[in-house]
Amino acid sequence: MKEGKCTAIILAAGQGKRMGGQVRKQFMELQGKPLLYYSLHCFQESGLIDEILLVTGKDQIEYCIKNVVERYGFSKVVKIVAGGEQRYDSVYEGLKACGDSEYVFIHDGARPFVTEEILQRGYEAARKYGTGIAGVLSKDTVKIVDGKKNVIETPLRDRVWIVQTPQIFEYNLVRCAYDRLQLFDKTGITDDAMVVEEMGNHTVHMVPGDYTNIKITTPDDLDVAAQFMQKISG
Ligand SMILES: Nc1ccn([C@@H]2O[C@H](COP(=O)(O)OP(=O)(O)OP(=O)(O)O)[C@@H](O)[C@H]2O)c(=O)n1
Ligand SMILES: C[C@](O)(CO)[C@H](O)COP(=O)(O)O
Repeated sequence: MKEGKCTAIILAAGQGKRMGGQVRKQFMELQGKPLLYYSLHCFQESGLIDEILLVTGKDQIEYCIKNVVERYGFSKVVKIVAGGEQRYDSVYEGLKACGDSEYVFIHDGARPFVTEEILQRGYEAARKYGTGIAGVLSKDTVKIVDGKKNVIETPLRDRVWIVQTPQIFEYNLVRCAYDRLQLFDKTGITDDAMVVEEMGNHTVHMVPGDYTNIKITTPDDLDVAAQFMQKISG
């Protein structure tokens, strides 16, 4: 059962430095549609989501309106805001643009294979625990090394999760965490859960994501994505 206004913040303000190329990766074509289309489509279709805030580069706002939002009829996109230098800056811009949301679903526009099931699991956890972040158990053994690449720890694999998005939070909790972050050193912050963890007074809860919910980061991820697409469309 759905309760409370749910806002999705979809991040598409990155520069795609690791991908390279002329076109930013969120606008690159996958089976004839921009990469960003796929995550927006999932959130647009979800009965959980009331509205979508799209965060993109200030120079890409017009492009997004015309070539993504209007072109594909994403009627839940209520605002498009300019992001910042780093991912956490873009998230903060999105959070500041939220009105009276009770839950926020923060998602990388570069993860096209997000599913309704993942949204449901994250939302249920967020209602119960205040947080629900998607992830998958590591299939590989993970080693923690020091600056000289000497292994200093091998965590038990059944405790090691590879973290994805969406990451879903009670709005007030994550907003408070991000307001606080502005006063501290942001070095090394790579996801939203970390910002909440840093507050030290709230446990972050993990929910199963999906091994296909990959982030398109480097050119080889585009090949994997094309294979997933073929599998999905039969
Ligand atoms: N300043 C930033 C940086 C990233 N992102 C978004 O955050 C998601 C995950 O980031 P990542 O894969 O690192 O994307 P880029 O920052 O574009 O990639 P790179 O680090 O290779 O430049 C992407 O959807 C990206 O558009 C963002 O909105 N604002
Ligand atoms: C938030 C994230 O997608 C979780 O895996 C990831 O940390 C983003 O990292 P990036 O440095 O922006 O690729």
